[in-house]
Amino acid sequence: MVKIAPSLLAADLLNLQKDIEDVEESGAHWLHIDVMDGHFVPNITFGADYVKAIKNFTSLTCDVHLMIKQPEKYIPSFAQSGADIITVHYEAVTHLHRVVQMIKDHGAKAGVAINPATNVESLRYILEEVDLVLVMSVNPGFGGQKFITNSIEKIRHLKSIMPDKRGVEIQVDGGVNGDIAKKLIHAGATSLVAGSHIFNNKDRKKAIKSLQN
Ligand SMILES: O=C(CO)[C@@H](O)[C@H](O)COP(=O)(O)O
Ligand SMILES: [Fe+2]
Repeated sequence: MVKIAPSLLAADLLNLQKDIEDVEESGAHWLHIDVMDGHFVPNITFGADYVKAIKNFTSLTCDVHLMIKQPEKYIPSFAQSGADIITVHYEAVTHLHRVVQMIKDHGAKAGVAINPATNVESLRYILEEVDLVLVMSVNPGFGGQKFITNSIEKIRHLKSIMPDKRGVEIQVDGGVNGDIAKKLIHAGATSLVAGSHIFNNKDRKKAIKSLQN
């Protein structure tokens, strides 16, 4: 079954604990934590302490999406804070193979994300090493943006070059709602990130369910 990862970027900062409990009880599988540095993307969000506080509180998998330059500087602290999955951007890294090994050496699962204009073929020679590929379906930096339609074709393409039997997660992030989810799952997505669709909806259970059907 597809794993639903609510993006805490859209949660109520002043009621974070309540929002996390709510999505946990509503059937979410992972918590998606967007880390932004104001350099790789034009926005600044949370650091490793935020992950630590959440990890102490929840039993859900902490899925940390690093939208930062030189992520290798911060991988040890995010891993020590309890990040279960650490995803770095292909566009933010020079030695991707080395950085992926570093994440795994620190005991986390390794993910690689690509921006909307990056070809999935760029990942062909790292697919044997990663646990997750994240296809961004908006330009990273903000929640609440419109889904970029050709991401569906990218998922299909990615699935076609995925090594057999490795069970690499194919994750999509940005502008995902119920109608789009169906197409993404059909194309091969195994994990869906959703911020606005879940947190802007009073009935989180219904919102999460609508992504799974
Ligand atoms: O990484 C990002 C944005 O850069 C995402 O995780 C967004 O936070 C998803 O939010 P919605 O598009 O679902 O509102
Ligand atoms: Fe994200």
